[in-house]
Amino acid sequence: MEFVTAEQMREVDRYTIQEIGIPAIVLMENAGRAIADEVVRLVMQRKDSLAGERWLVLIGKGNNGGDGLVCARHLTDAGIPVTLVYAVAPDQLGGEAAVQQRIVEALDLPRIVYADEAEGIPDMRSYTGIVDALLGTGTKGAPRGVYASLIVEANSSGLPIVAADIPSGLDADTGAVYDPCTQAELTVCLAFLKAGLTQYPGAKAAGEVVVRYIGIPPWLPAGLEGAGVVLTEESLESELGLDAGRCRAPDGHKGTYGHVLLAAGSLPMSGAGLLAAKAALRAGCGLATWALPASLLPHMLGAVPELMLAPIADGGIGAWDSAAADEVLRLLAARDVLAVGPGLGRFPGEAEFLRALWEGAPRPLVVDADALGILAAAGGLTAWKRRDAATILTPHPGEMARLAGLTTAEVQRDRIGLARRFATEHGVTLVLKGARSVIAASDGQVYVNVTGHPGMATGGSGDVLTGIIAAMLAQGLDAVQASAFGAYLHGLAGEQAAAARSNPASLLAGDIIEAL
Ligand SMILES: NC(=O)C1=CN([C@@H]2O[C@H](COP(=O)(O)OP(=O)(O)OC[C@H]3O[C@@H](n4cnc5c(N)ncnc54)[C@H](O)[C@@H]3O)[C@@H](O)[C@H]2O)[C@H](O)CC1
Ligand SMILES: [K+]
Repeated sequence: MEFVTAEQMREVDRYTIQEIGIPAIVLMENAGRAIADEVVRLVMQRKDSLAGERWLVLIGKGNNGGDGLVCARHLTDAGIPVTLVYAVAPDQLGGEAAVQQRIVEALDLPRIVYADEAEGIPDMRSYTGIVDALLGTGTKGAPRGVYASLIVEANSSGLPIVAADIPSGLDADTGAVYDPCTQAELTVCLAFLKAGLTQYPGAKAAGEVVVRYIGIPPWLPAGLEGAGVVLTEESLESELGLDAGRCRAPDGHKGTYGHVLLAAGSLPMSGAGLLAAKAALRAGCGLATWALPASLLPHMLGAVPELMLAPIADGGIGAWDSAAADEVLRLLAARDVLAVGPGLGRFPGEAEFLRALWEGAPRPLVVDADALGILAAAGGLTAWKRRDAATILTPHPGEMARLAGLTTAEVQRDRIGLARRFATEHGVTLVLKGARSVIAASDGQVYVNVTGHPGMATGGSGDVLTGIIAAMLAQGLDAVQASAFGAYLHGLAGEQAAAARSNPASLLAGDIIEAL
């Protein structure tokens, strides 16, 4: 499923109205009717009857308000009486919204012009639901004045709220929420999913999201640079050419499915390497070799019998040093992919070590965890030679902050935009982890992964993802396919592993591997 920014939505609207010739009033009628349909569906789901329902429809000044006016008319005709609450004086509406306003006026729908009501907002608790048609993709900054008061009152009413297009107070592009922001039960998104509904906290404010066709041809956003894609089994196939149910070729052999090399683990974090290596095998690579500091070797013998171990001279201290790079590169010559970072630790000579791999490894490279810290500390992305082989970085928000020279809060404020800019600027594939991971390709295309479970926020979960992505590369997927499909499977396995436990908080990263 594709998602668009507010700007892209305006361009699609313009094209539909001006180039194709579908009048805006038709789009608005379809939009309002779709919202009314969804309100009826919601009510019927809850109580199988419309009897006793009385809804408020909060009307803003723009076309979002126009949608609300159409919705109010269709709810009335469906048997749900409504009262309109105008945030501005009705005569301030313009364009198609004004046309709709005259229609509801002619129908004499009950109304409250809150804008000039001295005694505050109607007692919402005497109603049974609220449609939020205050602000849509034309929102500029935090809801002001009357809009803010209505949102606060609606949120505190305890009534179910159905948001038109987006919750009012949501940044449609980033998913950031202003104060206040409508907390909706259901968001009826018109024509195309808006980017901000795919990222938290917007995804939470939106509640259930349904996207409703309003007459705009579904193929329109294609070719819009920057329109993103939500990963589903269908889009993995249609957008990324992946056969999600792909089974193995009958005549495959170990070599067919590639060989992953991991440079990972150190004395205090040996398990990270083991998790990544085991995950790679579970994710389907033919062979996996774990290059680890030699003094860890005796403790890892047989831990995963299927895993090959390559001890790296470490002077008996269980840590890495710059001299290890040559040995890793020698091992890589006979392998297909290198994943570096899980449990690697920080050490003297770390920058030389990583730079040698960054500039010397002729294979796809997955850079995670401590290797990202080393990369950031060394200014590698700008100082080192740009890699021409596939390069995937898998930062969590804190690691992304260090890589981008931002605070974590700044990263989280615009995950999609930041990921897209970073990937295109540095020519890498970026997996910005966290709920609703963002996969950004070096050509600017963005994917959002919606599988996953809060129980996966546990030590080692990232190591597992690194192993999965490396295994996908080893099996011949390109960097974007491997990152997207890897994130998708990682989340799906996490969901299944969490479902199998009475308390998902007890989930361990190893459980995700078993669920793969
Ligand atoms: N053909 C179409 O364009 C369609 C549009 N659809 C709906 O229209 C909205 C977008 O409408 P637009 O008029 O561009 O903007 P809004 O209605 O979202 O609101 C803008 C309106 O509100 C005022 N305003 C903006 N920011 C604030 C703020 N922070 N505080 C207070 N007031 C604010 C401003 O004055 C503007 O007048 C889209 O979301 C759809 O719902 C339909 O889908 C049909 C096709
Ligand atoms: K809205």
